[in-house]
Amino acid sequence: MKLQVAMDLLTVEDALLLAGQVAEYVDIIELGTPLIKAAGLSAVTAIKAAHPDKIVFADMKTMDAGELEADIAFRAGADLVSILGSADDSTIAGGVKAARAHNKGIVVDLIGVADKVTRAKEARALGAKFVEFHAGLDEQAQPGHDLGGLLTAGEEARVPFSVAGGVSLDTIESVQRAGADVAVIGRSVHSAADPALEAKKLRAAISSSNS
Ligand SMILES: O=C(CO)[C@H](O)[C@H](O)COP(=O)(O)O
Repeated sequence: MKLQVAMDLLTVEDALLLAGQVAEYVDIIELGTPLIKAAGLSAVTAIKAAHPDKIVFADMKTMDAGELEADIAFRAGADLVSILGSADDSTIAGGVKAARAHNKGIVVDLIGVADKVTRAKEARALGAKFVEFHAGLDEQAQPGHDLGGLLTAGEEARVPFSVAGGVSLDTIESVQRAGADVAVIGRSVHSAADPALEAKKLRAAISSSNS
């Protein structure tokens, strides 16, 4: 299972600092949606330039104009770009067209989608590299949020998938047991007193579950 850490910060400077602290332990560096909105796609370019050996994920959360938005993110240096599962099929197909032109990938984010299993299969059929079973920050803040529902849906869908929604050291092994291809971590790392140590522990938790 790959480890994806989200730079859910607001400046390129802070993102470069965090990426430098955690890169050693991470497979995929994500540029969070608020960062891209605050700083623009120059954030993607800066991270890719600093970490050319890492997979760079631009969390565009595109809802329309899939081909155009994916194209500008790939041109900026992204290897993976997210499109919302709630978008029209043509938006996802447009993003996939851009991904194929750049030899890169589209990730379909199922945030806010009611029937995630069905949409995951549809997104994969449209050409998504993988789908993200995701409970967003606002959904996580609601009472009764439980990562278990995402993991069950991921297992059921039988497509390549990532899991995002408050994943931490306490839950990363359950994400791996569910068969996820990627665990996405935001606050557990960027809000930790020592983000590098937290990323190291997460990497170790994955590695020990592999054996
Ligand atoms: O895309 C996001 C929010 O929309 C976050 O990057 C994702 O949810 C991971 O962060 P956290 O682990 O804090 O939930």
